[in-house]
Amino acid sequence: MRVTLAMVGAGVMGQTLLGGLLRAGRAADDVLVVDRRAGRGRELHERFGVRVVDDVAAVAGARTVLLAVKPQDLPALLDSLAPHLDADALVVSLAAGVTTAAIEARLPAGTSVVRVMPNTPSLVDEGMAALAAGSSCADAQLAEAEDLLRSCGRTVVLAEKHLDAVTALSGSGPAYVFYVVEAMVEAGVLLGLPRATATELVVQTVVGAGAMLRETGQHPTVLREQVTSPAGTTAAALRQLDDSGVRAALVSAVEAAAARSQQLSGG
Ligand SMILES: NC(=O)C1=CN([C@@H]2O[C@H](COP(=O)(O)OP(=O)(O)OC[C@H]3O[C@@H](n4cnc5c(N)ncnc54)[C@H](O)[C@@H]3O)[C@@H](O)[C@H]2O)C=CC1
Ligand SMILES: O=C(O)[C@@H]1CCC=N1
Repeated sequence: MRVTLAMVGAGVMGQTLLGGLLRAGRAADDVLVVDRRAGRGRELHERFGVRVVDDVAAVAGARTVLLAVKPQDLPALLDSLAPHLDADALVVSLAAGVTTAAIEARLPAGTSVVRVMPNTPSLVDEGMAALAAGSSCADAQLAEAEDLLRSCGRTVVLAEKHLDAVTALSGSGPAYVFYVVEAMVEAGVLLGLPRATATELVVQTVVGAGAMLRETGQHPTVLREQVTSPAGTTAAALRQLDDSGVRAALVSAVEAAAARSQQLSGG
């Protein structure tokens, strides 16, 4: 049976996007999932009602082919996919660091490719995805890819040279936030709060601060200053963060992620 969308790789990110697409109204029988892991098929079929196969040849006829495998697995996948792609198929890759040029080089000449960097908050329709078009991708196909990602969050279209920075900021970014949350919860426990209470306090603080940033549109410095009373508790905490070089560490962390994204493009 021909489908509009085929997804190859249904791990963390693939499943997240699949859920978003179905919540946004895409029919389950219009999506084909390919995953090589034994057992994954039944699990996804039971959860989402989609057809899951393990042979990539099944993508033949699909209008859009979404690739959600690890960057290291992409070259071999592209080689096995190439003979089965329709001439006018759109290939959308989520792989960190892998350029559209590297993808195009393994596919039939003229294949439309879009590179996307999504993130895991797509699970709750709060995703942030950046898209970059390959050399043969028409505007309408880029718009189609954007529609796909918009089903579970916001999108931005950028020049491809920015995608390593995007990967380091919004792609990996949720992990930095979770890391900070973990540390704050441990601090609360250290100060004697029950773990569940500490977790509730920190999670709502992060959600509230995020909502303030978005809804007020104010600069984070302004919002931080509103919390920081002269000679108060926040000033005491912020001095510790500065003394420990947390700001510089965050900049270095983002730089390291961008450098790793660039390395991955080497295959
Ligand atoms: N996890 C994240 O936060 C984000 C991940 N990404 C990108 O998304 C891609 C997928 O990442 P995850 O979902 O975290 O990985 P994952 O390891 O959870 O899932 C990959 C899936 O692909 C399947 N697979 C691998 N090769 C295959 C093949 N040849 N045919 C069929 N299935 C195959 C595996 O069985 C697995 O289920 C990566 O390229 C990553 O860079 C992008 C943004 C965020
Ligand atoms: O850690 C990674 O390589 C992937 C890409 C961005 C988020 N996760």
